[in-house]
This record gives sequence, C-alpha cells and structure tokens, in this order.
Amino acid sequence: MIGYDDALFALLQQARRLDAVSCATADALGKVLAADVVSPMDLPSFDHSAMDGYALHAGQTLAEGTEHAVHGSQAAGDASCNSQGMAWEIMTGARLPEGLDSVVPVERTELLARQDDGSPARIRLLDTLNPKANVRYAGSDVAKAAVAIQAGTSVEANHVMLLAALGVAQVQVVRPPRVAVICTGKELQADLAQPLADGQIYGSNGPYLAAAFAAMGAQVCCCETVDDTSATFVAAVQRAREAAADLIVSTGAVSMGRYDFVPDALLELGAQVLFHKVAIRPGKPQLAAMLGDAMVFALPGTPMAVAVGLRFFVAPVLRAMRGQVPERTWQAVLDAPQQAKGGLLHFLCATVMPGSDGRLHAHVLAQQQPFRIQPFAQANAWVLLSGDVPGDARVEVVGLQPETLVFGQNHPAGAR
Ligand SMILES: Nc1nc2c(c(=O)[nH]1)N[C@H]1C(S)=C(S)[C@@H](COP(=O)(O)OP(=O)(O)OC[C@H]3O[C@@H](n4cnc5c(N)ncnc54)[C@H](O)[C@@H]3O)O[C@H]1N2
Ligand code: MOO
Repeated sequence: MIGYDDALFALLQQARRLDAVSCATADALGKVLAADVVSPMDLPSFDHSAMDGYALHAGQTLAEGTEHAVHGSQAAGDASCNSQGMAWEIMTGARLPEGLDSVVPVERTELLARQDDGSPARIRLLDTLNPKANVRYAGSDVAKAAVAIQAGTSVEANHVMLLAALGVAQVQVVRPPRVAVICTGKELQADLAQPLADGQIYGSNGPYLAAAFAAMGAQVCCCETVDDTSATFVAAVQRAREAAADLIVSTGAVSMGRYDFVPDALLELGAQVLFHKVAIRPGKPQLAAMLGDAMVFALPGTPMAVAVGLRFFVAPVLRAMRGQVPERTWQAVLDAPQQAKGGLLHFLCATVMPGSDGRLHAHVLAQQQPFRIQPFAQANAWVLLSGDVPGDARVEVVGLQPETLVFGQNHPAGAR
C-alpha cells in the first residue's frame, strides 16, 4: 500500500498549472495572483509631511530657539510649489514645497506673528530640527518597478489596500479551478428540506465539499447525488467531463463492498489509476486517477475520510495548480498521550491554542471514529500522528481549513 508522501508526490506530478486571467482588483479577493505585481509608481508618489506643522530647510540641523518667516501654506491635495527658501505652514499628507527637507510639528513651535488674514507669519522652534524629520519620502514604501506582491499570493483585504494605493486596477489571477462533486449512495437524501425515508440519511459530503470548495475559491460546476449503480455514476462523470471539470471528486463506493463499483467504473471509462488505498486513517480506501486532463479523487464515503481527502490530497493539488508553494505544517505540544496504529499516518481533529509558555498546545478531541462529524465541527486544527506518542510530545499540526495559517477560535471555550 502506498504511503501518504508517495501518494501526494504522484498527485503533484500530474497537477497542471491553471491559466491566468485578468481580474478587476475589486473582484480579486480570494483569488491567487498568476504573476508578480510590479509597482507602476513610487509609493508615496511624492515627498510629503507626516505631521501638521511647518516645513523648513534644515540643511545640517536647525537650532532650538531659531526664528523663521512663514511664506505660505500647503494642504493635502495642493500641487507642487516652490518654497522660495522660507518656511511653510504644512498639513499631514501635503506635498513638501520644493527646497524644504523637514517638518516641525505645530506643537513644537511658538507662533510669534500672524498675517492680516490670521495665517502664521513667524515662528520659533522649541526643539532642534534635524533634516528629514517628519517627511515621508517618495518610494519609501514601494519603489517604482519593484515587486509589490508576489505571484502565488492569495489576495486578501491587506493586498487590496496596497493594490489600490498603487492605482492597480487589474491583476492577473489564476482562473478558478472547475470542480465536479459526485456523491454516491442510494441511502442519501440530498434535499435537506425533505423528511428521511426508512434507511435514508441526509447527504452531508456534497454540501461539505461544495462549501469547502467555495471557500477555497474553486468553482463547483456540478454537484450531483447518484445511486449505487455504475451506470448512473458513469453518466455523472461524463457530465462532469462535458462541463470541463479540472477535478472530479466523488464520495463513496470505493471500498470492498458489493456496491463499491467506483474503481471498476473508472477503469471502464479509461482512467489511469495513480493509487488505490493509502496508508492513512481515516480515508484508507481512497483512489486517485487521471481521466484525460481531469484529475479524479474517489474519496471513501465516510465523512471524515472526505474531510481528510479534501484537506490532505485535494487542497495541496489545488495549491500546485495555482502556482502556490506547499503549505507548511506547525509544531504543537500534545496535552495527552495518543495511540496511533503503526504504519498508518493518522489525521486527528484537535483544538490548537498558544499557551502561556509561547508554544502551541494541541488537544486531540475525544471519540474520533471516522463516521463522527461532531469533533470536526468543534476542531480548529488537524494533528498528524504516525505512531504512539506520549503526552508533551511535539507533533505536526495544520489549520483545519485549507489556506489557514493561524488557528481560528470559532468554537466555544467549552469545546475542550
Ligand atoms: N470489508 C471492508 N469494509 C470496509 C473497509 C475495508 O477495508 N474492508 N474499509 C472501511 C473504510 S476505512 C471506509 S472509509 C469505508 C469506505 O467505504 P466506501 O467508500 O465504499 O463508502 P460507502 O460504503 O459508500 O459509505 C461509507 C459510509 O459513509 C456514508 N456516506 C456515504 N456517502 C455519504 C454522504 N454523501 N453523506 C454522508 N454520509 C455518507 C455511508 O452511508 C456509509 O455509512 O468502508 C469501510 N468498509
Ligand atoms: O478510511 Mo475509513 O477509516 O472508515 O474513514
């Protein structure tokens, strides 16, 4: 049976980079940059004041107590002007008059005389003033032609602020991957508004995958529930191919039972199987294949096998398809010993929080049979284990959702 690392390697070798498309900056949230954003201008674009006060030419330095005639006033939005070698009243954000190199805050001056219109005419410095004091220089944040944001960055609100400041109206982003979701099982009731018939269960894998893919910026082009026959599954796969799905993700019918037809159906369709069964828990019966250009993830139907398949197989492939570097894992200290069957990599739902010692601490949630969904709903992280470990051992952890680098706190404190 193939191990997790080899299975992931086989998948990543098949992952194709998605094309780039142009996108308005305002619509880029959650999309991944396909190319570096090169700054079209200096930011700030001109030298300006960081304080309300007076702009002066300090040269070397201006001594405390020196007096200066004030020639004019410069506010944010005013065009460039020549200082004519005198001091200027200046507002925060205003362009520095030519010939001046420093700003003294108004509260560090004494007003000695006013013009007839009440504007300042003469000031005295209460402190020594050094050149460059309280001036924000052009290009000191981002220089023109410098890389402002790197390709592979997932655009968040902080990036939108920088793009807007640079006047970047359009960015090149990776086109959203198209994903088809096919849930198998005649026991599944896909309509949550309907009562359950005898033997039925509500299908939770389909809504979960649709929500998780939407959160990952993928476009779910089909989401179908089919019965336990190969014919309906094959027809659904063909519809997914006609919809040009990049990924086809099925759940169920991939294990050892009489109705586990997915492996044979995929072979009949001409799929090239990359692996079937991986040394992990949960999710061992997982199968992955190539069907033409489409990657097929045939996940076991058990809900936690689906969650693991998405988090640890599909999500890394999506990152590679978008040109993103592999996600890193974090180290946390376990608060209690854990038993994990040797030879299998175990993925366990946990709450991970920073402790007062500055380290991350992981609490593995109780009752983690793969059919149980409640611990998943209470967790904020996954713990990776490959054998028995004592309490206080350091273990690898990742955020519960793909793309999360920090551990959210979207659960009540009582969940522990
Ligand atoms: N003899 C063996 N039996 C099983 C083995 C094995 O090695 N030998 N492996 C077990 C493991 S591990 C898993 S995981 C499951 C995987 O089975 P399938 O992929 O064939 O999945 P199903 O049998 O169709 O479903 C499993 C389970 O999940 C429920 N399910 C299915 N789809 C959904 C859905 N959309 N929403 C909610 N729940 C769903 C389904 O009703 C079953 O309870 O096989 C073990 N058996
Ligand atoms: O692979 Mo499983 O252990 O029932 O999810």
